[in-house]
Amino acid sequence: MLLQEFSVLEKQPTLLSSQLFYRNSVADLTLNRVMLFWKRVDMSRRHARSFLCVSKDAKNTFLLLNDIIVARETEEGGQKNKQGGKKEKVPLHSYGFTVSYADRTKHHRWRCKALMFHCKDKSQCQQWVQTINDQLSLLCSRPKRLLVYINPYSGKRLGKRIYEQRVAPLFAQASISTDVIVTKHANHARDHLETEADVEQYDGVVCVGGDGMFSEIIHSLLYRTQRVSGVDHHQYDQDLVPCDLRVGIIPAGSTDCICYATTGTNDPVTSALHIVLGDSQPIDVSSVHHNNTFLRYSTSLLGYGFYGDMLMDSERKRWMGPARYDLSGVKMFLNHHYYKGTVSFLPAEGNLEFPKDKMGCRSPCHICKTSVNRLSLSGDQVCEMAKEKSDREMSDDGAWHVIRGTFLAINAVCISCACPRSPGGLSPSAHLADGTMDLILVHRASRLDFLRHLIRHTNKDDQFNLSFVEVHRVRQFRFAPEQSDVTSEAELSECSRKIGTAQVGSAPTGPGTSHSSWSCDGEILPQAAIQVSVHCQLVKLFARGIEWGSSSTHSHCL
Ligand SMILES: CCCCCCCCCCCCC/C=C/[C@@H](O)[C@H](CO)NC(=O)CCCCCCCCCCCCCCC
Ligand SMILES: Nc1ncnc2c1ncn2[C@@H]1O[C@H](COP(=O)(O)OP(=O)(O)OP(=O)(O)O)[C@@H](O)[C@H]1O
Ligand SMILES: [Ca+2]
Repeated sequence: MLLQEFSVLEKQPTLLSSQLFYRNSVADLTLNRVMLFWKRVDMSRRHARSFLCVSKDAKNTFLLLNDIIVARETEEGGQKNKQGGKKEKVPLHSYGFTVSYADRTKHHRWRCKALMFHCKDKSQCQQWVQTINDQLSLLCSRPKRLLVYINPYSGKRLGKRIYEQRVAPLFAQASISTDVIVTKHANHARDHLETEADVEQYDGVVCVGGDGMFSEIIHSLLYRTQRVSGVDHHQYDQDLVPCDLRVGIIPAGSTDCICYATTGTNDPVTSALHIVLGDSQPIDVSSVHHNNTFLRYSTSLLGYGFYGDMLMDSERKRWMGPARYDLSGVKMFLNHHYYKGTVSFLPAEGNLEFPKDKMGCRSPCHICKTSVNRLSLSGDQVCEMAKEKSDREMSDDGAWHVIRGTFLAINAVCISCACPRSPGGLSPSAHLADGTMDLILVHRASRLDFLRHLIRHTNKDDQFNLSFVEVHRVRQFRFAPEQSDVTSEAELSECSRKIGTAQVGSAPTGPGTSHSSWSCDGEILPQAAIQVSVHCQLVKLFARGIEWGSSSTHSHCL
């Protein structure tokens, strides 16, 4: 925070101010509506001097209220206690309180820290605790009641332990009540959420697991939301209703890309703190149709060819945990299958940034914010835009692009899909909430070239800067595998304009056949011919997007 910003915030009306003990010194502690801040008092009493910019010990001279978790009376207030390994002198006053807060550490990780203040008497201590907590209770975005689903078999099967040891204590500290369900089988969470859970009583749903578990949860929430709103999701091109309930992800899976791409890390404590602080990050979701039948939603990877085959092969190796992806990945790499088909897509229009621009989505993201504004247009404006959109789609010059080719992989991502294996992800510049997806077409190439492409996902080199790779920012796309009943280019273009027209049926798919299969967030789709449309900000997460700086520390000093 800049000194000027601090000066503005400092001038907010004071709610409480006292002289207290902090780290063996007398300090003036002040609470206003946005922050808690303190200044050391010069004991010569000639003047009160701020530590700001002067003391080596100048850290933590203020805390933003948004970052405070809770204030509590300290049980052993005034007794000897250790802080940073050093014994504090026994303070004059034997009452104290602790302020717990979320602190940014390296690599986008957050940790829970605490500061201790000592008071002159119990009533002063109680007044401070009460006033701070009263202010915190005004932060209405913070959840009070959560429904938690734990997949005990995700990733390395550590979900239950991670939740109990690292997350539940933080929820308890923040007085969040929870109903916890440890799933017994696949789709347990989906069915429970759809049929049994009284979702109205919760402020959010938390899933402890990986991308597959998150997908289960959002499917139920989105089904429910469309049903309640009378929207038929089978109709392709139907505007879907965003889901109100936020979802928290405690990463315990094999890939955890939704968590990583929305928080910058796959750290359970960081995710728990984003939930406790009530952060909110919308994300785009695509809907996948076959003819006029809805198949699934996708938030991470919709992949045909390499990733589809890899996913299908890896399902049989689930017992291996996350290593199954490496084994199946190497196998599919050596198989080197490519598939013929036709991809048609509707490019994202306007002044949107493009997938090769190297301008990642960083919080607060102005590109995603512009999309929010578009969502909040008036009814007339929306109608006008819808008309323009349909005119554009049906225009003779053809807004749709058609590419017929032989592909090693076709990948569509609504978000970057950054994950520990690939810190930039499949499309490093993809935006979380701009209403577009990036369509990556990897054309037939030698194994060596494909390996170069894959390796670039793991370092800073540009995986798109290769002659056989193209990437487009799109709003819709469709794919028809080779044995399509559509025969001529003319028919293809015609068909591509009329999304939802008849497609080929479901032929056998997967490695060794002429069709691959689509992996949709880890689920294999039965059909190869699909139509896909992206929906802007359909789901909200307890997250805040990736902030600038890879190793920022939360500076409380000026
Ligand atoms: C040479 C190293 C290449 C590394 C390439 C890394 C690219 C990683 C991109 C990850 C994108 C994840 C998107 C998320 C998808 C989830 O909805 C889905 C379900 O959970 N997970 C996967 O599909 C699981 C995706 C897991 C991907 C792992 C791929 C491993 C490939 C290994 C190929 C090695 C060839 C080496 C030959 C000598
Ligand atoms: N108790 C259970 N037993 C078996 N499968 C389950 C259970 N609970 C959930 N599942 C299913 O397990 C699948 C995979 O779970 P999850 O995504 O949590 O882990 P993962 O596959 O290891 O991680 P990732 O998806 O990040 O690669 C989900 O699609 C979910 O439907
Ligand atoms: Ca997007």
